[in-house]
Order: sequence, then structure tokens, then C-alpha cells
Amino acid sequence: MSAGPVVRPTRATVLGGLLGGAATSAGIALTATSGWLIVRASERPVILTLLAAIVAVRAFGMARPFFRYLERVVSHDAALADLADRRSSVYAALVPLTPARLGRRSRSQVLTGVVDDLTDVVEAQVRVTVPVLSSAVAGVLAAGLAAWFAPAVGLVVTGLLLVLALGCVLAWRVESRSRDELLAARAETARIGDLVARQAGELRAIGAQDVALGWLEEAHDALRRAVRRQSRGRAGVAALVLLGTAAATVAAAWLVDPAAVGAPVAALLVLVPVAVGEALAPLVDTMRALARAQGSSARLDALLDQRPAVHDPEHPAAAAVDRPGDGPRVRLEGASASWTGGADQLAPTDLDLVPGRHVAVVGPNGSGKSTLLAVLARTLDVSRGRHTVDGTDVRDRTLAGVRADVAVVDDEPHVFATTLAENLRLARPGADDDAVRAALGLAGLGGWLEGLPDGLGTRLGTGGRGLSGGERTRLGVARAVLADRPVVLLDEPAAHLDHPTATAVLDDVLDATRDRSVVLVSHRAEAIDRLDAVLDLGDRPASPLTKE
Ligand SMILES: Nc1ncnc2c1ncn2[C@@H]1O[C@H](COP(=O)(O)OP(=O)(O)OP(=O)(O)O)[C@@H](O)[C@H]1O
Repeated sequence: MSAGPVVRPTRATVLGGLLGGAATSAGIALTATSGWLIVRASERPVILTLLAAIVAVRAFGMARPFFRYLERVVSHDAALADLADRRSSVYAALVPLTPARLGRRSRSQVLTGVVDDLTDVVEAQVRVTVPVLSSAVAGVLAAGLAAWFAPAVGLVVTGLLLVLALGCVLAWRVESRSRDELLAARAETARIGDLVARQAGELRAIGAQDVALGWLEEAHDALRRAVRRQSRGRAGVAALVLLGTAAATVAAAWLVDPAAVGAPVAALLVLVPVAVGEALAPLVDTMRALARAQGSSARLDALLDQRPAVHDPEHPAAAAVDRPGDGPRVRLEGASASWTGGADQLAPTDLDLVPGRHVAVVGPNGSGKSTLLAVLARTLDVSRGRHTVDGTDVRDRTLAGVRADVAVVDDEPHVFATTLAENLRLARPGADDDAVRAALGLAGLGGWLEGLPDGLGTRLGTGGRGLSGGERTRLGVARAVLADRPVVLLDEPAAHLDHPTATAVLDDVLDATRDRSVVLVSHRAEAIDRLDAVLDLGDRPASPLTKE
């Protein structure tokens, strides 16, 4: 899926552009007719002859905010609706890419980036498409009106419009070029600053502090140069627009003959380039929004155009009906996997899971423990070897079918800003209160629940009750228990807990999942003695079950 073109006129943006054009034209007409009125009034005519112009000045003065308001309502309404639609479709496109195609950034970082980028792209409708259309409408009207009074002034205004268009192109080039340069320079400054701050002790110990400070100085210099280039570019474009307006005003004053058209009309014509320059100059600034939106759109496209790591087969096999126990038999035979399609991050691994069997997975950092869980949860497929469920290769089954058997508990279960009951029911919508209470009890949260003033209705998360690390982990376990899936994958559930809490939590987890197949990734020795087998991924190349 692509984020779509940045500038894409729709019915609403065209309507917004026309309304904006009416507002900008009213502003130009207000300046021009005011000039006419002031000069005509200085001739002290009969007051009645000025009435039409006075009414016109008032009408233009009121029309400008009126049309601007309508333009804002129409264009913002359309942009917000567009944002809602595009967010839904982008989230839907992100789901199949999660987690394998999202890189190593956390999901919240990915989501924050996507939300910001999408907002930039949608805002471009309001900040770029509408002003460009408005300016085009107002510019053409002003040039036509001036040409009607004096063709030469019409040509001058047309020339000014061309200068403004050139200013926009130059501004867009300045912004597009400086965007990448500034982003790279800022990232490099932050990276080296972080290194110097975090590793200060080590750098001092090896006498490399001055060298590192030199790198920081170089990074700052590069950032300064990038900012200076951008500022110079912006200043140059602003000067071009101002000089163009001044030159057009002088040219109009030189070309208009007050004796031929009368002093009031001459004043009106001389003021048209001033009014056009003033009303359309902000268009140059919209090029910042355009360049930013194009960068955001390119980032979104790069993310969303990826092929998901796993997908449904064309002709899925049916799930086994006669299972040996209460759950599936899951087997890995020489299974290896890669996140990127290159080198394997999980070396050939064997695993045999049957209901009631609890297996610990250990190994040093980066040995592929979480990758193994991703394979079992089918967010990643094996690159070699076999992954079967009840004898059927999982790639012949639907993703939903395989995942329906699996519950995953990671080291930081998310607590949503809603009630305790709703936080649990995410795992099994429709579960009644008794089932929710039972799951909390099995996860060791029974006593905690009794102490809550509002029981299951207690609000958690932002604005609600906070949870300790242990309570949070148990909440994740309670969700897995409530989900009632036969295979439970636990990714370092006790990672952030102290020793006694970790022991208690892991004991409760293993009791609560006694009849299920469990794979527990852990660096901690606390619970491992209670498990049926230990799979050591640090023990390469073979990966035997070392304890039976
Ligand atoms: N979503 C991902 N995209 C790309 N590479 C990844 C992704 N997740 C993990 N990796 C890489 O796969 C390799 C194995 O990582 P994995 O998280 O499975 O190891 P681990 O044994 O669980 O490590 P740790 O104990 O630090 O959690 C690492 O090199 C890691 O950088």
C-alpha cells in the first residue's frame, strides 16, 4: 500500500481553494479600492460619489474573513475525514508487517513515526493544495482586473505572479535539499553526543576523550553549516519575492498615466502589485509543508510497500480435528529463521511441544530466543527446516488458524487506560466477570483484586491506578490464562522483577498453565528447575533438549 500523492486535489480541496481564492481576492480588492477611495476623497468630490467605493471597501473587508472562515471549515473538515480514513487503512496495512518488517524500533516508536508522517501528508491538503489553488485564483483575477484597466499593468502583475512561482520552486528546492541534510546532521550530533555522555568514563580511561569531543565539534559544525545553508536559501527566496513586488510596483507606477485613467484609478493600479505580493508571499512558506510532506510520504511508502514476512496460503489445509490431547502438537525440526531474508538469526533448532510440556529457552543475548517465539507465534516463518502443527506444515494453514492456538506474554504487557475488566477482556471479548476473576486468581492477582475499591471496574493506566512491575507481568499472564490458548509463549516475563517477585510470578505462571504447552524464554534460573526441558540456543550448532 502507498500513502498516495502528497498534492491531490479532491472536490473538497477544490472548493476550499475557490473559497480561499475568494478570500484572497477580497483582500487584494480591499487594498486596491482603499487606494482609489483615499485618492478620490482627496479630490473632495460630492460625498455621494464616494458611497459606492465606501460600500465596496466595507464589503471586501467583511468578505475576506467570511470566505476565509468557510475555506477553513471546508478544507479542515475534508482533511480530518481523510486523516481518519487513511489512518484506518495505514493501520490495517501495518498489522501484517508487524513485527518482522518494522525493524528493531519499538512498536510505539514506529506508530509515533507513522502517525506524524501521515499527519504531515494529510495536512499538505490544507497547507499546500488549498493555498496553491487560492493563490492561483486570486492571482489570475488580479492580473485580469489590472489588464482590464491597463493592459501594461496586467502584464506587470503577470510578471510578478511568475516571480512568485519561481520563488515557490526555489523555496521547495531549498527545503527538500536541507531536509535530508539537516536530519542527517541532527541524528549524527545526537549519536555522538549520546556516545560522549554515556561512555565518558570509558573514553577518559583510554585517553580518547579529546578525540570524541573533536567528533562532537565536527558534528556540530556540520549541523551549523546545514542550518546556515537553509537560512540563506530561505532569506534569498524572501528577498526575491520582496524585490519582485517592489519592482512590479515601481513598473506599475511608471506605466500608469494618471492623466489618462484619472488619479484614483492610477492609485488603484499601483496598489495591485503591492496587494498581490502581500497576499501571495505566504505561498512560498507552504513549500516547507510540501517538502516535509513529500519526505513523510516517501518514509511511509518505504514502510508500507514491504511484503509481509508471513502470509496465508492460497489453499489452506483444514485444522486437525482429532488432536491427541487438549492442544496441538507443535514441532520444529531443524528450523532456522531470518528476519531480513539474509543470514539466519535462529540457527537450526528442534523442539517438540505437547500439551502440559514446559520448555525453557536460554542462551546469550542475540542468540535467537525471541526469534524462536516469533516463529512459534507465526509472525515469522522458517527459512529452512520444518514447523508443523499436528503434522501439518504451518505454511499450509491460515495465519489466524495457527495463531488461534497461541498466547504470547512479553516483558512489558501494555496496560490500557480503561477498567481492569476491559484490560483483561481484550484477550477474550465477551468473557464474563467470573472468568475474568478466575484468570486474575490463577495469575496470582486474587488478593490484589480484593483490595481494589472498585474491583473489576477499577480504572488502570493513564489517569487511573498504576501497576507495579510484578502486577503488570501478572496482568499479562492473566490475559493469557483468560485467552485459554493451548500454547503459551512467555518472553522474559520476569525480566524487570526482583528475585522474590520473579520466583513468585514464575511459580504462579507455571501453575496457571499446567495443562498447556509452555515455552518460557528467561535469563533467570529461578523457574528453570521446574520445567520439563531446557533448550539452550547458545549451545550451537546443534540445539538438543539438554534436560529431560
Ligand atoms: N524485528 C526484527 N527485525 C530485524 N532483526 C531482528 C528483529 N528482531 C530481532 N532481530 C535480530 O535477530 C537477532 C536475534 O535476536 P533475538 O531478539 O531473537 O535474540 P534474543 O536471544 O532474544 O536476545 P535478547 O536476550 O537480547 O532478548 C539479533 O541480531 C536481533 O538484532
